[in-house]
Amino acid sequence: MVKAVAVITVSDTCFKNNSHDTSGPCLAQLANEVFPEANLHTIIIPDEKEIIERELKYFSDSNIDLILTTGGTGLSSRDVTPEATKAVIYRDIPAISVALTLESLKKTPMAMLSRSVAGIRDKTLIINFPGSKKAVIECFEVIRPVLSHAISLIKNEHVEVKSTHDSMQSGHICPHHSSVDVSKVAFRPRESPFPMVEMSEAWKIIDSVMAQWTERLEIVSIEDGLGRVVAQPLHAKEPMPPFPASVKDGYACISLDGAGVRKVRSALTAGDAPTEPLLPGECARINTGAALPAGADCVVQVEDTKLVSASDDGETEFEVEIMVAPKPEQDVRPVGYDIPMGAVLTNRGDVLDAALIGLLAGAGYQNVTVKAHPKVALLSTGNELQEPSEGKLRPAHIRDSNRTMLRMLLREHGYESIDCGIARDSPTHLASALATAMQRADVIVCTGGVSMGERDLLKPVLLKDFNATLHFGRVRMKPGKPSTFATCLFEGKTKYIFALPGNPVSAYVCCLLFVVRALRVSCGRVAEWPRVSVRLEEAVTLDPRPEYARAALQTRCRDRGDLPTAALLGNQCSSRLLSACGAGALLELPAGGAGRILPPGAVVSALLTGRLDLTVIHSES
Ligand SMILES: Nc1nc2c(c(=O)[nH]1)N[C@H]1C(S)=C(S)[C@@H](COP(=O)(O)OP(=O)(O)OC[C@H]3O[C@@H](n4cnc5c(N)ncnc54)[C@H](O)[C@@H]3O)O[C@H]1N2
Ligand code: MOO
Ligand SMILES: [Mg+2]
Repeated sequence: MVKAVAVITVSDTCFKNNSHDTSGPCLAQLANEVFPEANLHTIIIPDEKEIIERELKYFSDSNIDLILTTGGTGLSSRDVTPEATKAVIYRDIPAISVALTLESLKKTPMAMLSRSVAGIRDKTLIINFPGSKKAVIECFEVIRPVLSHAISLIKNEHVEVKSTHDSMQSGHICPHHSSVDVSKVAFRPRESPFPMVEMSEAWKIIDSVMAQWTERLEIVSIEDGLGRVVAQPLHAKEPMPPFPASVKDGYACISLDGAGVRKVRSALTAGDAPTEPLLPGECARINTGAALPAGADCVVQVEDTKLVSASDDGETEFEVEIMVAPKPEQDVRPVGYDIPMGAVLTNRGDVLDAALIGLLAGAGYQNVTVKAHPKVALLSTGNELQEPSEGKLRPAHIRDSNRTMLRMLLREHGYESIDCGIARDSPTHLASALATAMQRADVIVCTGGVSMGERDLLKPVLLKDFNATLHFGRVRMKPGKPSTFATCLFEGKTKYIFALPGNPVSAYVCCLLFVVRALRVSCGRVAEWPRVSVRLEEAVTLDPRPEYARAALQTRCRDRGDLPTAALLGNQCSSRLLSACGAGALLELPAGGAGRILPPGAVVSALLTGRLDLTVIHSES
């Protein structure tokens, strides 16, 4: 689907005087006919190569699907649109230029003098049109039949909508050779070769590696911006209110008139534009939100007035008495009272919430530039796994719960993901599934195959077949010890791989502690989970590794200084996903060993990783 189109008029003359631009609006209208749903951006820029390149890059890097330029394709020394376009596209489409020229030649030999270029930058189609309105109309008809199809092909939409499971069956998987040898099972390492890093070190590594993710921006409709990080500050284009507005239902008055009887000159409900100014001794009946008439400087609420005279049928008020002398500005919101003209509405780095989006809607903004999220792919691994939807379980098989759980967990925290199916525990299959995931995403999250079994092949495949850098391969934590974080270069781009353990709770906890953190860092958000002190409801036996226990938090607050209490959600073994159901927090239990026990009432820290409605907290800390 085409979401956004940009039309760029390139012309020194039109840049100086916008009203000279006829080809730009014409092209915008034609584009709008073909893609009525798409956001349309139009700008006029001078014939400067650097500026043209900058704008083409900006729109392309903002995920605009189609950029149409008009102007600057001729032979004069200022005509540089084709040169700027060639400088930014990654692939050219010469046949589009040929088709445009051939068609135009049927109308005029002058078509020989146009040098239009068409090409692709990343996922954006860019096409140059000549600068005259007539030529724009003729050329547009040439490309109209192929535009949608070309854009779908560029965006790989047919691939995006298919799950890799389908792709595997229909041969879409990207084959990748593996040089991992699994035959010498007897000689496999008996000790893990991967050093065990502390949790604090793992977080430091993630933060510094993910900070290198090349920040990209995209323009989204404000409603698609919920939870996204603002990339460009936005200012109020109008004051709010745009007129002096009444705060009360009552009478607009002149404060100098003081208390006493007033002639009711007019009635103003919200939305009425006042036409007559108020004269001394007069008032206007007015409603909350209605515009004050000229001359009025205050509002007296109806409760502070008395009717003096009215028409017999009660339809018209003639006179009212103002009981309390009003002050200037009383119950009036002056122009710009809520938002002055030019005020900052959002700053770079703000996270868009409902109120902010409402503010932008009220200020007339339809789109907002936000930081792009990295694309995330989810891949399960394991010969024992079946699709959850399969009817009957085969012998010694289980249904894949991790992929669904992780997709939902990421969504809970604002990140969508691409489903890459289940890979089998064979080096070639695993390498091919990873390559397919890397083609589709920046961040690959997979589960299973990272520990010590002879079919735990994730680490060797990443190291040998993808020449990956393993930033860590084991972490001193429970659950999640064999968690792995790696990066590699794939088709010229860095890919970030989180290979989480297969145990469902390990995958859950590590997704929260590593993957969500990484995604937050990549788009400039606060990495840390909020941390509070809590009191254990019952005694807890400590593991030799620091443990992230799933717990429900509650306050039974009697004193203001009381801490929330934390109750562990049953047996904490790594396979029991029930222990994460309804978890409002992960308790950071310290390393213990030798049966060390924390007694009931002991204070530990808790990371607030769950939905807020799962956590009943009323605490001062
Ligand atoms: N000799 C050792 N064995 C194990 C060690 C160790 O240090 N030495 N570590 C243990 C720890 S800790 C963990 S955690 C697990 C990690 O296992 P893997 O990441 O290799 O995962 P698998 O072996 O593939 O599977 C483990 C477990 O999880 C189930 N699983 C896997 N994928 C899914 C899925 N998508 N949905 C539901 N369940 C899944 C799988 O069936 C296994 O039961 O290793 C220990 N072993
Ligand atoms: O570390 Mo594993 O995740 O204990 O179960
Ligand atoms: Mg294993």
